[in-house]
Amino acid sequence: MSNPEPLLAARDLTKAHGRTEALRGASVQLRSGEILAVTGASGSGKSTLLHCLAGIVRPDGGSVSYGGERVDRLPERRLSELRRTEFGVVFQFGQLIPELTALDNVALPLMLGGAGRKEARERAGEWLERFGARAQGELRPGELSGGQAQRASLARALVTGPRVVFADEPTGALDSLASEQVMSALAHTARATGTSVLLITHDAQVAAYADREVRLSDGAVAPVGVTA
Ligand SMILES: Nc1ncnc2c1ncn2[C@@H]1O[C@H](COP(=O)(O)OP(=O)(O)OP(=O)(O)O)[C@@H](O)[C@H]1O
Repeated sequence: MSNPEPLLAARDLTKAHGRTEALRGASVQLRSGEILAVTGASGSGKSTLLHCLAGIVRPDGGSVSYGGERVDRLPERRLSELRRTEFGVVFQFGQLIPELTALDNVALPLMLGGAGRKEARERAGEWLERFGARAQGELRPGELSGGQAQRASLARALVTGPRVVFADEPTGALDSLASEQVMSALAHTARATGTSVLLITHDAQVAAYADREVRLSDGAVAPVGVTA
């Protein structure tokens, strides 16, 4: 039923930050259209894994493959093109640009990709609508609630039609109602568009939106349900 070829695969990743070995042979696969939750204790290496998979950080060892390409070996120019066209990222605190309205934040990636301002703003409005934040389009990030800001961040991450969205604790700063709204919008849109999602969370209710869960423990993946 599911495509046997993973869209994105990390094999035996190692990565140290100074003397801290954040990843010690982590392997994980993300299939096309799949929502995968990565869980694990604080400091287990979840964010480092996401950064390696998204081409934000190069691993010290192991490989990251996306389609037929070795992400870990790509030259910087191709890597930034990949991040701009194929990947979208959302962090715990949306990191919207504070000086721009929500609408212009969502329009920005389209304009960076060459779209005109009018067309970009129109499409941005449609994406804010999908995430239930159209009414807040003319507000600046400082005027949005945490949930509204995260829904605008998701619209910004998805507006360019990426194949993979990386979400690092996207609901980590939200109460449970806002968290449910953000997750249901993300899961619904990902399924409607066939977008794959790699979702870091320590919240079981959030992980329940995923098709599958893997747990990191001391920088390696432990099968869920098995304790070391
Ligand atoms: N830039 C950095 N410099 C030094 N050490 C780092 C850096 N980034 C991460 N680390 C360390 O690497 C280890 C793994 O960190 P990472 O952020 O990947 O874990 P995490 O599972 O995402 O943690 P959390 O759930 O607390 O966000 C931790 O011990 C952390 O202190």
